[in-house]
This record gives sequence, structure tokens and C-alpha cells, in this order.
Amino acid sequence: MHPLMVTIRFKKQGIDVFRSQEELKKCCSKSFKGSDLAYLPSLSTNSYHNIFIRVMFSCDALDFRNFLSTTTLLALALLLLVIPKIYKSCWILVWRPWMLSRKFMKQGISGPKYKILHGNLREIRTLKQEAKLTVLDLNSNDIFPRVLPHFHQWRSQYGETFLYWQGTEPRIFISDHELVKQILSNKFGFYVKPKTRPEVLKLAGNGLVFADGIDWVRHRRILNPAFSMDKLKLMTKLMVDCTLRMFEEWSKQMNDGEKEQVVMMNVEFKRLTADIIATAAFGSSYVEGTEVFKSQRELQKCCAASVTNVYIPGTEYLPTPLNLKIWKLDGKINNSIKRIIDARLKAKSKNVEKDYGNDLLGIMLASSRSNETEKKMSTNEIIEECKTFFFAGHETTANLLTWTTMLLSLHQDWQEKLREEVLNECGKDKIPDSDNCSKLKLMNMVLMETLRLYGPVLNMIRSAAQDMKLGNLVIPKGTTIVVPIVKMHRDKAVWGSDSDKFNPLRFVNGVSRAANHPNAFLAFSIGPRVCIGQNFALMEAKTVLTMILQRFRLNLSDEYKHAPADHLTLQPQYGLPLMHRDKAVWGNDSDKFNPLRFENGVSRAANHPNAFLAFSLGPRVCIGQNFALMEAKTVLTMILKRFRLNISDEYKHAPADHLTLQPQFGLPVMLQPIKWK
Ligand code: HEM
Repeated sequence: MHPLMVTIRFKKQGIDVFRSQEELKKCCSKSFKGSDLAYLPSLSTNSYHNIFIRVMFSCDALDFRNFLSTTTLLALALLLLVIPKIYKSCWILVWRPWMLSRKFMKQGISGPKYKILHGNLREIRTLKQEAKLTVLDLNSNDIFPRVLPHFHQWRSQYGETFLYWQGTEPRIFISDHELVKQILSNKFGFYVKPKTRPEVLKLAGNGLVFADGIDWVRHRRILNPAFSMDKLKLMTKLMVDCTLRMFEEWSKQMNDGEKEQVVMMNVEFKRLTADIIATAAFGSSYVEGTEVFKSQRELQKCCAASVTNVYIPGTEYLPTPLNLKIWKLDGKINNSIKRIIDARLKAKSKNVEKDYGNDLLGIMLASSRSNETEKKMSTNEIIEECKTFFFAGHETTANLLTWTTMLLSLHQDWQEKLREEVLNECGKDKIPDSDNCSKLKLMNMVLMETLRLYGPVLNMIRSAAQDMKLGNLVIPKGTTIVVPIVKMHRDKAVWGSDSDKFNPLRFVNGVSRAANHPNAFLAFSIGPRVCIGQNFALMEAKTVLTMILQRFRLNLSDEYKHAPADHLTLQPQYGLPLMHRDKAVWGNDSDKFNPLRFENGVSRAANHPNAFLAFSLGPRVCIGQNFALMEAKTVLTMILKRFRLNISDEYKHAPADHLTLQPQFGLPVMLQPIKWK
């Protein structure tokens, strides 16, 4: 405001305004003592710093000196409190975005325009909502535009590397494999986990996934032994038991005589993997863990809805309806975990168990009693780690199993190949163990290819802990780096021109030789923060798949809509309904003599219309099949009319390949003549 305007305004209120300090002093000496004067220092800004005001108070009626000192102090205190906040807000809301955008622009990096407070969140929300209305072609693996439509759009507008704003947080999208390798394999803490939203911390726990620095080193050192190969071998048995329980449930749901069943696989796999992690890592049953899983699922919905909203620090303490819901769910999760921990402590104190147990929970509880600080975990830390493992330990593997069964249903040839491999390694009904699983090479390739195309983790994020030089780029401190796994796994330059195709054979020579870059496969990340549970997840997936392929043929139900979606992890938006056919081809009793299976004809005796190959099929089908059958029927009829047949005691059951299948020691049969009345 112009000084003249200020003067007029104060004069109107009966306040004298002086234009210089000298003028003011003259007046003071005449009618006021110095201390009775007030002037507003805040007015002393560049434009009107020479304006002083005289306040027309009655000095007798008021102890003006006291009044002045208290209010000045209060005002000063308030100013001291408010000014830094205002400064910080201006810095975050306006100055930093402007400055950083310029810095990146100078390096040739642009992106969508920053909008105050919201950044680009509104665009992200709109694009995601629009993408969710689409359904992909069944054979399309090009899911990037659907699951991360904003990245897809900005990439085509601004190039491979661009800057965008998650609210007021600057984020740079980097998909260059070499740069990503440098970021993820950095061991010096230059790229750390960025601050996480409070609701996400409540969901996934403030454990290993989000820890940094010495805390992370301590936690990882304590937890690593829980995932050693020896421990995993012991866990396979638990995985098998849980899977058998799932089959029992399925057979209960199946009506008598039914050979086909539609099952929502994503739901079943979530339940199964939850059961497995509850038993294998926490020694609790699914029932005890149910409360944790149920609440985590609810929380996940809250998080998926809120991550595209603006986050204002401190708002998590306001009693909004969403916060109230989050607090309630968090309370439930904490209580359930405490109950599981208490049960273990009780078992130990009653000497039911010698120690705390050698699973994940046991290892953590033992560490809480350690005298060495670098091997010690507090109770709170254990609770947070439990949340982390309950969440990370089942959600991801459930999605891996879901997408693998989807792809095997679409690619029946691969389903058959895997079944053959399973039957070779484990037979028709042998329970798989870790040794069998390690021999399943084709299955391993299929799992890798599924993780490449439909990896549960879509992105990883890191924050530059200080100004960093990355390739030709300078990344200012505090910038978040987004590593788009789902995009990088489809990079034609690295994975070849068929990168969008399902081709497990690309992994025939191992993961590091599947692409042009040895670290192109990022499903479990790389470097020091590589997924701690990857061997556990793969062992689990192999065990479950083996047991399914031994028993069922998988087909997609007609109701399936191909709509992969970003629900924090990659999930099928409308679920995955699959049709199971009882056992591979001939059913559970395939080893039994059961002529009734041919009741409805040869083509309907098995799950495959051409399963019966005794006379071969196609153009070279046996020319004499009818002759042979006629002959067999005639002879058998005549024998059966005359004799009752009994196997002789001398018979040795030894079918042998004598060009045709023959009884090696002949077939001595006792013929007992029938006397017809
Ligand atoms: C198919 C299954 C899985 C996939 C695709 C997967 C993927 C990943 C990825 C990409 C990371 C790195 C995240 C980042 O650095 O931002 C990670 C970390 C982690 N994963 Fe997994 N994971 C799977 C299964 C599991 C299982 C079964 C467990 C536990 C039993 C687990 C526990 C963890 C933990 C604790 C971390 C943090 C490790 C650290 O920072 O030191 N994951 N996982």
C-alpha cells in the first residue's frame, strides 16, 4: 500500500503519523515520555519504513508501560512462531516448486505444470478413474497405460525422464536401467526411503520396508536368519498343509458328482498365503491372524483411496471420519498382534516351548532379550515388524499366484508343460518338498515371466539424501525418484521386440541373461534392499502350483474381465474366476479300474475330449478298431456264458513291454464252468 494511503487510514482512526524519526522525537519531547509512544515495527518494511505512529491513549487511565510490554512480548512470540511457518509454507508451496522446476528445466527435464498444494494429484486421479473403466483384450499384456495412465501420458509428452508433483513433493520418473542400478545398489545411504504417509505406515508397519540407516541394518541383521534355506526347507511342510486345507474347502463346496468348479482364485490365494505366513512366520493359525488380515484389507482400501489426495502434515491427528476408521483398524491390528505375541511368551514361560521358537516371531522375541544393542529389538519394533510381514508376506505372493494361474489358463500349452514337469518330478500325488521344487526349471521360468509382466510391485521409490550426480543429471536433495518396474519390464530395447509377449523361455539361461541388461529384472528389487522374502515367496508359489497342477486343469471362466489394477499392489480389478476341472484329464481315480467313467461315451470320459488314445486318433487312427472290438466282445461273451473266471495263485502281476503290453509270466486263469439251469 502506498505510504500516503497508510497515513490517511491511521489519521481517520485518530492516530498521528510521523514521516521521520526526527519529527517523532520532536513531538515526544513536547508531550510524551519516550516509553509512552508506540510504533509498529512491522510497518517498517521497504516501502514505508519511515512511518511512525503515535497512539492516542490516555496515559493516566492505563498502566501503559505494562500493557505495552505484555502485548509486545505476546506479539513478538506470536510472530516468532508464525513467521517461520509462513516462510516454510511459502517455501514448500511456491518457492521450492518454482526453483526445482527451473533447475530441472536447465537440465532438459520438464513435466506437467505444478499447481499450488495439489501438484499433479488431480490429473493423476482423473486419469486413473478413466483408465479403470477400460477392459483389456485377454491376450494383451500391455498393462502400463491402464495401471499407471498418468506415467504413460507424461512419458509420451515429456520423454523418458520427467518431473511431476505428488502434491508438493517433487518426483522424478527414471526408467534408465543403468541409472536405476546405481540408485538401488548404492550402499552409502545416498538414496533413502522417502517419508511415507501415516496411513500407509499403519497398514504396512513401520518395519524393515520403511526403515533406514542403522535401524535398517540392525533389523535386517536380526531378521535375515529367519529366511535361510534351512528354515525355508522346514516351512515347505507347513505350506503343503495349508494348501491341502484349501483343497478340502474346495471339495466341500463342490456338489456330488460335479467335475467342474468356478473359484475366485485371487480371493482363495489371499486366504491361502495369509494362512501360510501366519503359520510359517508367526506360528499362529489363520484364525488367529484373521483379525490382522481383515483389518489390513480394510486399511488397504482406505490407503488406495487416499494416496491420490493432498497430504497436509498434522491432519492425521484430526478426528475426520476417515481418520477415525483408520485409528480403529490400527487399534485392532495392534491388539491382535499383541495377543499372538503374548501366546508365544506364555508358551515359553510355561515351559511348553524350550525357547521362543525358531520362526520369524521367535527370532524377534529372542532378540528383545539380547544384551547387545545392535542385536536388540524393542517390543514396539517387533509389533511394527509383525505388521510388515503380515502384509508384505502374503499380499505379494497371493498376487503372483493369481497372475500365474491366469497366464497358465490362457496358455494351455505351458500349463501342460508344467504339469508334465510336475508329474516327472513329484508324480501324480506325491507331496512336493523343497528338493522337488528346486528341480522345477520350467515352473521357475513361468514364475519369472509372470513376475516380469505382472509383478505385484509396480514402482519403487527413493529419495535423494543429498544433492546427487546421477549420470548426466543433478538430483537435488529431497527429490523423490520413481523407478517404474512395470514399464522397465516391457522395455523393448532391453527385453527384445517380443517384450509384451508371454515367453517364459527367455529365462532359460537364468534371470541375469534373460535381457540385454544383467539387472533388468526388478520384481524383487536389487542391491542391499532386495526383498528379504523372495526365496520364501518362490518356494511357496512352487509348492502351491505343483499341488494344483497335480489335481486340477485350469481354465478361465467366461466371466473373467482382464483388468489389472493398481491397488497398492497389482491386482485383478474384477477378480480372477477360474474353472477347475477335477484332476488332470482322468480325475482323482485315474489309477482305479472304473468302467463307469465311459458311461457317456469315450469323448466325455475325461476332461479332455481326446484323452483316450488306445486306438490313436486323427487320420492314422487304427483301421481295425471296430474289428478288434467286435472280436473281443464276441469272444468275451462266449467265455462269460460258459465260465466264471478266477485268477490263478500262480499269476504274477508283471505287465511288460514285448512290443505290445503283455503279461511277462503269462496269465494263468482258473475257468470254472457255469451250470445254467
Ligand atoms: C512375489 C512375492 C514378492 C515380491 C514380488 C516382492 C517384492 C519386493 C520388492 C520389489 C521389494 C523392494 C521394495 C523397495 O525397496 O522399495 C521388497 C522388499 C521387501 N519384501 Fe518382498 N516381495 C515378495 C514377497 C515377500 C515376502 C513373502 C515377504 C516376507 C515373508 C517379503 C518381505 C519383504 C520385506 C520385509 C522387504 C523390505 C526389505 C528391506 O528393505 O530390507 N516380500 N519386496
